[in-house]
Amino acid sequence: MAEKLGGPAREVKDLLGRLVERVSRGLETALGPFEVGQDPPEYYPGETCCGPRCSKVLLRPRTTEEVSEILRYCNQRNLAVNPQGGNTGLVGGSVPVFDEIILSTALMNQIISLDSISGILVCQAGCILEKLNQYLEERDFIMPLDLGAKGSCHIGGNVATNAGGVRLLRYGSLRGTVLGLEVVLADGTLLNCLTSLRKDNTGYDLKQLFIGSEGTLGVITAVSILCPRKPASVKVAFLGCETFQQVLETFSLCKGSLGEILSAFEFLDGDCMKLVQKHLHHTNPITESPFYVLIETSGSNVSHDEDKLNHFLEKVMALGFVTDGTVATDDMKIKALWALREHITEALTHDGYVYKYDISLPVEQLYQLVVDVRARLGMGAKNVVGYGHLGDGNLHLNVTSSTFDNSLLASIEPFVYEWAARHRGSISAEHGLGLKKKQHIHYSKTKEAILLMHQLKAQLDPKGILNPYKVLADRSA
Ligand SMILES: O=C(O)CC[C@@H](O)C(=O)O
Ligand SMILES: [Zn+2]
Repeated sequence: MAEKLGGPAREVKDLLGRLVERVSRGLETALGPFEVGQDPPEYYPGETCCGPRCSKVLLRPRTTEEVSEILRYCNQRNLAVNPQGGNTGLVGGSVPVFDEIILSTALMNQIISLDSISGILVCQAGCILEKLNQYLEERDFIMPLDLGAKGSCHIGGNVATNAGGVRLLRYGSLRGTVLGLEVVLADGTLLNCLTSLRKDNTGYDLKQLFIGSEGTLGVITAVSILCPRKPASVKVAFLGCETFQQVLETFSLCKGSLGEILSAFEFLDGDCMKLVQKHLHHTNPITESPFYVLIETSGSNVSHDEDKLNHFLEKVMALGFVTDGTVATDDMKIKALWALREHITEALTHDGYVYKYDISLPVEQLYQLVVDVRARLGMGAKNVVGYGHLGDGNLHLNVTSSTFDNSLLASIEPFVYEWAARHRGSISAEHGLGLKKKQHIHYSKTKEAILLMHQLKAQLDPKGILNPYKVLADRSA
């Protein structure tokens, strides 16, 4: 760990003095107090954290060279740096803990190239996911990932956190679709691994180190990513099931019947639906049910896809797995159905204080955790809900209470983590560890694996200036 972390006033002044001279070259600085532009995710009250408003310096470079210069400067002076994309993370990885210098990718938003044959897109790290998708759609491609925060999250942040989202079932994780990365290391060294090749077995695949490392090993400045063709036909079915077992049967049948055109299989429980109805005034398009599934198909032939979907729907209805349902083929209705699923996070924030868990589990056990937590908390919680990417075995378990309650938290944790570990799950499926979950890493990784992670961190960032206090717990702790 660095001798001195954070931004002591004199050092910060030096840095600013130097950087302000360079504003004409496009390097932007801002002096605190400043608005981050968006409320950061909440911390548990009482946590050792003063929040983002303690940072006095926000740097918004436009080029990789500027990022390199900033990191070289900060590394020489032991100044801690908090890399930040769209600031949409849910585990506190993108917000400073003390007075770290915020290094934002907001102005690094240029598309570098798109190969119209292979679909390989190369762009700077600060490009907003939704804007990339719009750019691609105009050229008959789409991004291989999609998530609720698409309107503000940055592709660099997506890669740094290995974000999953709702298309992972079809297009796989960023570990497969990211073909190359440009990264600036803690000491300012530029690591150019920005290749655009599907196959490259020359030595270690270094980019994988940075995917999912949450800005602790280097700052991602550019990304090369393989983008699928825009599907000619997209359909969404929104179905109701009486039991979770029926959700599983529907999933199994769906995989067999829809095959290669299946592009998403999401689920939400009845309480999620009630929350989006109550807080966001969305309308439930089907009969009230204990469970709902959202199935998306994406293919290249409208009538072929329609036949497959209709055949599947006839079967699930006939077998009694599904009690009611609706199908959307036009954009507006598709968006409205997706909103029911994508707006759950927002609805929960209106319900009170939210305790959030992002768990990977063998799919058959996915909902049992919600049942057990609900039984354990009883009246102590306002709502205990389960939803998520069922097709990926990823449950989002969220608990609400009107205000933060320490004794409720103590009933949830470590129970949830122990439960996940006992059932061979992961305590963080797609959100990362950030600040909030780092002390629980041992539930999902062995001590040898954690030791190697510390060794890699020490090798790549010996002074510990990059996103300190995140991902790995202090070794003395
Ligand atoms: O808020 C959450 O817990 C989940 C957010 C996101 O990953 C989602 O799938 O909607
Ligand atoms: Zn999710």
